[in-house]
Amino acid sequence: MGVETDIASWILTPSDMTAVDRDAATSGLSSFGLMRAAGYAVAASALRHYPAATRFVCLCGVGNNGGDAMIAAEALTGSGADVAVYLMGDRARLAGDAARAFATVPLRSQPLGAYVPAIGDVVIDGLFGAGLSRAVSGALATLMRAVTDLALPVIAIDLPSGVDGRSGQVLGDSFQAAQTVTFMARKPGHLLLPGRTLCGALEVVDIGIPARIIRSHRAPLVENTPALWRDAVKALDPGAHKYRRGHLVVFSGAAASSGAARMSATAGLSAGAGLVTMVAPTEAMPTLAAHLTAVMLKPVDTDAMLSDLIEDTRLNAFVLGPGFGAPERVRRFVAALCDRPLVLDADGITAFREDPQALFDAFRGPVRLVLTPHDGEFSRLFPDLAGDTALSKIDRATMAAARSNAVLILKGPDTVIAEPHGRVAINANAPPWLATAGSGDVLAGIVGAHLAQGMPPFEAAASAVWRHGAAGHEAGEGMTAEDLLRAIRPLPQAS
Ligand SMILES: NC(=O)C1=CN([C@@H]2O[C@H](COP(=O)(O)OP(=O)(O)OC[C@H]3O[C@@H](n4cnc5c(N)ncnc54)[C@H](OP(=O)(O)O)[C@@H]3O)[C@@H](O)[C@H]2O)[C@@H](O)CC1
Ligand SMILES: [K+]
Repeated sequence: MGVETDIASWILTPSDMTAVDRDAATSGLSSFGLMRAAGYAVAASALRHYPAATRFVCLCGVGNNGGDAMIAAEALTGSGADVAVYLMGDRARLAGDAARAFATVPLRSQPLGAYVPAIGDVVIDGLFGAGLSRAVSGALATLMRAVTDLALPVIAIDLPSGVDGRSGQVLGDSFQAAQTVTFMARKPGHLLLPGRTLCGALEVVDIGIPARIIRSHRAPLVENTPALWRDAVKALDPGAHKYRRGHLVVFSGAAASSGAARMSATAGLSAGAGLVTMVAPTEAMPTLAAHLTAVMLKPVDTDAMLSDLIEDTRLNAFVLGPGFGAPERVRRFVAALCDRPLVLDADGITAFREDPQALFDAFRGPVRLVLTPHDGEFSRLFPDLAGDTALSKIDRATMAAARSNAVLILKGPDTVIAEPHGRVAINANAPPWLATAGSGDVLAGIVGAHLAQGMPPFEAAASAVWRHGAAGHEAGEGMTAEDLLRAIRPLPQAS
């Protein structure tokens, strides 16, 4: 099954969703019918999760999110539940389907300011969804905090109000939902942080918009799941001789800082590279030899020695950066490697902070560079993108990938993987404890191993991030980077 048919992994931006709505309406679907389906789905979720609730409190904004909440109120009332409806703002501002919902549902509403949160309430949050356009402040922010302080369960419609569906950022203040019910497909804000956490458990409900309409509007944006890259895994030959499973080279810095590169090299072997060679200054050889067995060692002290080494075209992927230090040496080595598949991490990235363009210019043409920055490293190569608060993490990664002609792994608890031609994946399988010393070195080694085995750079990167997250779960809370190395498992194959 390819990505095209794997609707569960699709992600639509709020503006994609607006276009979907428009097409749904022009194709003859009733937009009010969609609202009714949405509202009933929310009510069903509320009853399923809180069958013993004393009172459902439906908070309605004046947009369609509020219309959904009013329909939910109707459905909950119909089930015999005790329901109260509060409307934010002037009823005269209601328009379109929201106005129709308020006109047809025979329930009285009170002004939002009259709501006093009480223990036993289950809050249905229909204040803002895709239409959030500015920061939440004032009395509304105070109300959100009161609901949070009482730990009242909140069921968010589409998004917790205050969470920006495009970026996952909180505008001003937001609810912390226990459940979020969204429609047809997830939005970036459901996966990017802090939105993902604020959503609680996410339900994606089919309200009847045909998949063909959604497909025609979706951006090349998916969750990073095996569906994205398992065809590339299938193309690998698991029975191949070690020389055909690729030869990865990992560069080490001086002996005293060689731990990081050793971690990458060992990860490279565990992740399936047929051979791994550690290249290091001669002075580091005794230290490396004492620590490594299956990894081969090669002393390289000068540019000439590097040139000799890389004449061997069987060396088909390189990792440079972990514990490397020596920025000037980084730049010379990268110049020598610029026509080879290269993972540039840590010190390898920082070495180009004065002149990132020199790096980008060296890697024009077919994509062969994978950059693995965390936010701090990202800001060294792309200070303007890092400083632009209007950009989402997806925007930043996509623009940086296009500028650098590299596959970008923008790391974090919500790692985003982007390639220069616009494909983007959001990763969501990383446990929080994966953020530990050495974890990034392991990831760089896994990416290198995948490149060495012949996977295209985007698939190599995305599958490595997923495999790293899966290893984190396998290793468990409290793990060290050494535990992570031992927990690397085979990639899932196509079924
Ligand atoms: N997609 C689908 O298929 C379907 C979508 N459906 C539903 O539609 C929802 C989108 O509806 P929507 O476009 O009407 O926007 P919505 O989120 O209700 O808010 C807009 C209002 O909020 C206001 N406002 C914004 N920020 C504010 C702030 N900080 N503080 C105060 N006010 C603020 C804003 O004011 P304005 O900026 O205009 O002054 C405007 O009045 C979507 O999330 C889903 O639930 C379903 O019906 C089923 C089908
Ligand atoms: K909401």
